[in-house]
Order: sequence, then C-alpha cells, then structure tokens
Amino acid sequence: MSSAPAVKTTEWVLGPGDEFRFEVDFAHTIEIKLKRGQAEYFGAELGPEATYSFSGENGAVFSWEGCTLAVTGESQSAYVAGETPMDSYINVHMALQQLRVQAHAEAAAAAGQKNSDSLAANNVAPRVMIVGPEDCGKTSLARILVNYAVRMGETPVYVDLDPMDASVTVPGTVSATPMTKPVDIEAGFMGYAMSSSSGPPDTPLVWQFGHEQPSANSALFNLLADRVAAAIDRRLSNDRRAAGSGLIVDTRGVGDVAKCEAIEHAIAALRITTLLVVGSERMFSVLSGRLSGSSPSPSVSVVKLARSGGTVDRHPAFRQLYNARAIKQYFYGTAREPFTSFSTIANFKEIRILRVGEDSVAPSSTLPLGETRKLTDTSVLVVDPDESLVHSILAVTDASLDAVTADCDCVVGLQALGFVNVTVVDMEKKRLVLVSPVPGRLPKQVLLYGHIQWMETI
Ligand SMILES: Nc1ncnc2c1ncn2[C@@H]1O[C@H](COP(=O)(O)OP(=O)(O)OP(=O)(O)O)[C@@H](O)[C@H]1O
Repeated sequence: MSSAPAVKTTEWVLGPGDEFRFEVDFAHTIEIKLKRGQAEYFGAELGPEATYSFSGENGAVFSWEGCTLAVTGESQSAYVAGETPMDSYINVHMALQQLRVQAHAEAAAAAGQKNSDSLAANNVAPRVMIVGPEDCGKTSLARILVNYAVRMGETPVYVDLDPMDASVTVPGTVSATPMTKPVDIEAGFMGYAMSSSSGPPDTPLVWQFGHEQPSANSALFNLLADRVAAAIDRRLSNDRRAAGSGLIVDTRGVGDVAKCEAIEHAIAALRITTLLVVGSERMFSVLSGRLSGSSPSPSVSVVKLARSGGTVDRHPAFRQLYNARAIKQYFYGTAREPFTSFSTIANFKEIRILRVGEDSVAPSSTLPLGETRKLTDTSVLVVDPDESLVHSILAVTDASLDAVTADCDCVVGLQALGFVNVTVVDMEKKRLVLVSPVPGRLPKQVLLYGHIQWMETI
C-alpha cells in the first residue's frame, strides 16, 4: 500500500485486483481519467476517454486486470489498496446470476406452456437484502451488484429502504427503481430520479416517509415496506424478464442488533431469499438464528461478508451536506446536467397538507379514565399552514381534494408523484410559494408533509 496527497495531475498505476481510494471534501474537486487498462467505479465501467469529477465524495476505482489513472486535483486522502473484498463480492454476484439464469429458463418454459403466472415461474429469482451497521458499505455493495447485473443484461429492481441516505431521490423517502442501465458514475442512483433524463420503464416508484430513521415511525415504515412490495409485484407481474432479475434491497444501518424489527418486517414483505450481512459477526449470528426458525421467512440464506477497508465513517456534518446536495440535485440537476426549477404559488384554500403520524401523543395513562388513545402512528392529521412550514419538502400525492375531504386516511401509503420545497409562507395573503422541478401550477392539490427541510442557500 502506498500513500501520497493528490495534487495537480498524478498518475496512479494499479495492479490486477487493486483499488484507488480517495476522500474529497465539498470544498475540493478531483478529476479521474482512465489512461490505460480496465477500471470500474462501484461496478460501473470507466470509459476510456471520459473524465469523471468528484466533490464531497469518498470512492474507489477498482481494476480486475490493472490500469493507469490520471488524477487531477486535491483530495484529503488518496492511496492504492491491494486488499479488497471484491473477490467475495463477485462470487456473490455469480451465485445470484446463476439463480437469474434458472429463473429466466423457468419463465420461458412457463411461457411455452402458456402459464400466465409469471411470478410463480420466477420463484427462484434472487431477492437480495443488504444489512449491516452504519457506513459498512451497504449502498456501495448494492451499487456493485446492480451494476454487475445490468452489465449482464439483467434488469433488477433496486429497492432503497434507507430514508437517511437519499440515494435515488430526496431524503426521507423509500423507493423502488427498475434498473435498466448502470448507475451513473458521478451522479450515482440520483440520475434515475431526474425527471428530465428518465421515463418509463425505469422511473423510480417513491413514497414519502418523512423521517431519516425507520424507528421514528415504525408502523408507517412497515406499512410503506408492504406498499413497496405490492407495487413491485404489480410491476413484475407484467414483465417476466424483470421478475427473473430479482431485487437488490439497501437498508438503513443498524447499530443495535436487537433493533432489527424493520429489517425483519421487510424481509417477510419483500420475500427476501438472500440476506447479505456486511461487517458484523454479531448481526450475522443473531439474524441467522432468527431466520432459521419458521418465521418470518424460513427460506432465507444468510451470508456474511467482510466490510471493505476503504469504507469511510461519515461525520454528521458530511452527511448533512451530502443530503443537502442530493435535494439540490433533485430540484436543479447535477453540475454536468443542470436543469431549471420553477416557482409556483398555491393558495391555502386550494390545497390540503396532511401528515401521517403524531410526534407527541399523550400516553394512555394521562387520558381520562375510560378514554383510549385515538391516534395511531399512521393517523392522518391536517397541517394548517404557518411559518414553520418554510423550507419543508412536501410530497405531491395523487389523491384528490374530494377524496381526502371524505376520508383523509386514503393518503396513507400513497406514492409520491414528486416533491416541492416551501420557500415562502405568506400568512397575510394566505398562500405558499413552492419550488418545483415541473413548470406550471401544482398538478395535484394534496401534499404530504415530512420532517425533512432544505434551505436553498446550503
Ligand atoms: N472501497 C471503498 N473505498 C473508498 N470509499 C468507500 C469504499 N466503499 C465505500 N466507500 C465510501 O464509504 C462511505 C460509506 O459507504 P456506504 O454508503 O456504502 O455505506 P452504508 O453502509 O450504505 O452507509 P449507511 O449506514 O448510511 O447506510 C461512503 O462515503 C462510500 O462512498
């Protein structure tokens, strides 16, 4: 292993199986160009002529055969590592690919027999979930597995159950994205959410959760996992090929192995077949024990994987900037592919803002004798606009005003059509000014509140 600060342009020579790792803060940018050989960034191949820019990023360029990289700019850390877990990661990919091949063969046989139940024919399709402590490399491994699958012509669904990490869209959400092309090297999974660049069939399906931690509202999180699972089943029931490619599910980091309730619920809801436990012997042992019984899923194989020595424990301040940038990219695109967002005015009387779940519900013991607590974590409350809404990210739902007037519970678990940012609350004129990536008036009038806020100056 060699070490040196990267200044100006430095050439880095990687042997077979080596990885060039870097950490670059938000004040600096580095550019990486492949000069000779083959290289990949979390599974996506670097083009021979392209220059890739990174800022506010920790990353690794890996080479199976060896390569030379030209790296320009100043980074906080840059070195070549010879020890990586990539051999075990590719072995996992090959095992998953075998299952996909088998699933496609079964689907083709079912089609030959005019068996309309494509999901039954794809029972062997791998449904993989990645779990582990914070910053152990779950999203990076998901990205590698997605890219390897896509490079082999597969179209797996990437399910993001990590509301803090905002890989596909704004933080505070969960999503499912049918992946038809490799993850963008610079923009990451976010490239799929940009309305200007994507359309069906790879448009992400997104749900507003409104918090960063699943434990902030476990009942809602579990309900959303059920909705994600049902939406995936609906989409895959029309697409035998995609059904055979299976799922790759990313999850929120779990520090305390006793608190895996959200993970266990999602395993059952998404009918997970393979659980990859990264970087935690204890979590592997606990989850293997729990899943070897009859519930919730007797047929899950649990696999232990090493954490890469390159993963970086991200400081809260880094995560804050990272998430602020993700929101900015949602509204304004990336530096390479910027787009315009639009301001729109919404009068209080034309819209309805709802929230799911109550922050502080009186404990039952404080209620008068005989009265029971009415609110549940999935209760729907009307939010009366006031200045505290400024900077909020609201989800635009498909519900109509009439529908929520009759029964506001109908918004629970609805998909988000998109998001708007509240920039002004004018209490005198009784109206909101919203920023939206789509021009014109709001397409729908029912908005779902979340606790995620963003100030455009960040
Ligand atoms: N091999 C590597 N070399 C350098 N940096 C890496 C490597 N693998 C991952 N990283 C970086 O380490 C950090 C943590 O990785 P990652 O986001 O994959 O972890 P995670 O387990 O998904 O985190 P979270 O707990 O937020 O879900 C990220 O900044 C990622 O880009």
